[in-house]
Amino acid sequence: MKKGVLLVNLGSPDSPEPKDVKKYLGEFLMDERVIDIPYVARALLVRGIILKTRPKASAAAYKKIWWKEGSPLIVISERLQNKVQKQVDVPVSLAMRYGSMSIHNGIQELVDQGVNDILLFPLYPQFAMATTETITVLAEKLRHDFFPDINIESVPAFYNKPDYIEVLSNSIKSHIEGENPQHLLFSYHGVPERHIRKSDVTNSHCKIDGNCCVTSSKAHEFCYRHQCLEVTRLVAEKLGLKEGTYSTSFQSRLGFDPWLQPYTDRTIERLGKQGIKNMAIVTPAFVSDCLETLEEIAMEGQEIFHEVGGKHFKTVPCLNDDDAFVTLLSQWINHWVTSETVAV
Ligand SMILES: C=CC1=C(C)c2cc3[nH]c(cc4nc(cc5[nH]c(cc1n2)c(C)c5CCC(=O)O)C(CCC(=O)O)=C4C)c(C)c3C=C
Ligand SMILES: [Fe+2]
Ligand SMILES: [Fe+2]
Repeated sequence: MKKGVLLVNLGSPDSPEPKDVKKYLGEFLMDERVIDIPYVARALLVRGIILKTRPKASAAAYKKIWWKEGSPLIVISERLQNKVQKQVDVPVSLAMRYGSMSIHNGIQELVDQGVNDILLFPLYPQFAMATTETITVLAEKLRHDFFPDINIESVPAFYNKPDYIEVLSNSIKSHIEGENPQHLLFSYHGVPERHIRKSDVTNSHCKIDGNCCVTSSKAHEFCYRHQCLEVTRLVAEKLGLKEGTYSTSFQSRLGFDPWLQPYTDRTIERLGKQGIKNMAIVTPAFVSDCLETLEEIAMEGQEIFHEVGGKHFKTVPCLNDDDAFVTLLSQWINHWVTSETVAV
């Protein structure tokens, strides 16, 4: 067997123009694991309502963060791929779940190099059906339909691996050193509460009542909320943060269903109103900086904080192509290459 690795991230539009953003959002939001309602209702909602107005607004937001080399998420993911490739002896390809850099092309690129044993690496520390699961399900379908002779193995969520927590904590520490924030907010991308219940393998554990996620359960292997709360807890422990000086919130909600709470925008506003003048924010659901961190947090979040009297708002960058993160991913990959087991 010849081994190879496929890193997979979310994807971005081809350009920040409304027509490209519309195409991208159409593919993204028509995914049954993202907007998880029956096909006809989903098509009516996405094509009949969301795609009529959102592409223009989202394109304006993308224009504010777009780099001359392209979408930050794509450019950063490519830098990560290139750096990891230098530290491992097997081919490393990169694909996106949505947009032009398809998973099908990514697998084909590896197969063209003789690879028949692929480590599929979703670039998400926490499991969610809208992220990790949609990648693994699509990859398996592609394998079944087009590449029946190859083997694909997936890297599971790595939210609680001690070496990951160490790299994340060190990165946060290095960015807030000297800033002395009164409060450190851990902001994770939100998901509808319904998604948490759907991913509950016990069918009865997740009540989203505040306690289920801190009560030991088999459900936690696939509970996004538990995994986010664990990252906060483990990093806070590692950094020795005092109770009350940090908290968790969820950003980027879409539509009218209840999403995981508390919401980030309201939390920033509340902190400012409570007299916090100096805060920092970290976004550990994202491995690469993207629209949701560079615009929604670093721009909109900062504006909200300043409007309610806040003075200093520090955004901690994602791990991106940080050397320690590159080394960590490379170690996991090298472990898989030599020991035949998924490293994390
Ligand atoms: C980090 C994990 C992510 C989860 C979980 C997630 C769930 C989720 N997202 C939407 C809707 C949108 N997300 C959008 C952008 C976006 N989302 C993630 C990651 C997660 N999403 C990233 C990394 C990005 C940025 C992409 C980029 O190009 O930089 C967008 C598009 C932008 C916009 O119009 O606001 C939408 C829409 C849903 C509905 C969902 C769970 C159900
Ligand atoms: Fe999203
Ligand atoms: Fe839970």
